Amino acid sequence: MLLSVKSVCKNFGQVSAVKSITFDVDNSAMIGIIGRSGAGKSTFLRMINRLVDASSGRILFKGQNVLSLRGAEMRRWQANCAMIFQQFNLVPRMDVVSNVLHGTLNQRSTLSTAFNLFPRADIQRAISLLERLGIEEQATKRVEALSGGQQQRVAIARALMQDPEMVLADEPIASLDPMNAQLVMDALRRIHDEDGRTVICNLHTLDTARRYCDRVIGMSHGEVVFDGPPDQLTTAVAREIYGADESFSEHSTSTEIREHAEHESVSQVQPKTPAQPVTTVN
Ligand SMILES: Nc1ncnc2c1ncn2[C@@H]1O[C@H](COP(=O)(O)OP(=O)(O)OP(=O)(O)O)[C@@H](O)[C@H]1O
Repeated sequence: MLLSVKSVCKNFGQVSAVKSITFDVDNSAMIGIIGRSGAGKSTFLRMINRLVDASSGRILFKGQNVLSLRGAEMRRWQANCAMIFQQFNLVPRMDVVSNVLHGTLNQRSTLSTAFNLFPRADIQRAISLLERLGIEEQATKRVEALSGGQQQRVAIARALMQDPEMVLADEPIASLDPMNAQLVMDALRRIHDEDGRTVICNLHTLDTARRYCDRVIGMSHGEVVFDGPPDQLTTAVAREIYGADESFSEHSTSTEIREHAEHESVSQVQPKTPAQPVTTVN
């Protein structure tokens, strides 16, 4: 068993953000978690990565409960399940290669970090990751000069510098236009297909989950209300996930990607969140 989530809960005071989630992942997979805003998707992903402490439950990765890890062991786990965020969380004024190299920070001494000294092998690896993601020409530019889609691919390269077994992506395309959304989702699919990494991706929209994921987990009010392959995701199930009534149409959750829309005559709807400049740095 690769990943086993057992009765995981998270309460914020009176709010039950996640209510006893349980599921297993046998082998490497690309999994989409869908649900409306506030369903608990971010909180759940952050518990896996230990950015948020669970209130109860266990998350076993290859048999080890990652929720009980502390100190260096916890940091190793955090590198092994690298996280990608909606707002990229890059350093805007720093160049692309340096941002990617920051993916190795927890493996380096404070002194070499302070002087921005990176081993040549790491620099070469960073550049080959940028090549793989089709953004090597941007390598020396400041991150703030890049489009959102390019920035998200830099964030993916930074995550891959840690050579993680899992990649957790929290709404990775919510700030992107349809074309950039496609480039980013294609990149995530490739790192699953080609490298065998497990990708767990929070998505607002059904159509993206259907198109890219082998398995979809639907959350509503902190609970799993659907878990299965995309072809079992009927409109009735979608209504339950999105808490919608009879008037629900899949178009309302669409961030549809142009080329795909033409083939399947799904209407194009702009992403809910417009692209925003990066203002936060973690
Ligand atoms: N740090 C926090 N303190 C208090 N309540 C929180 C905190 N983080 C999340 N919540 C609450 O937990 C619930 C689940 O939020 P969460 O962000 O996990 O949902 P989500 O499905 O990821 O939604 P979104 O797509 O809008 O991020 C919401 O009711 C939210 O208000």
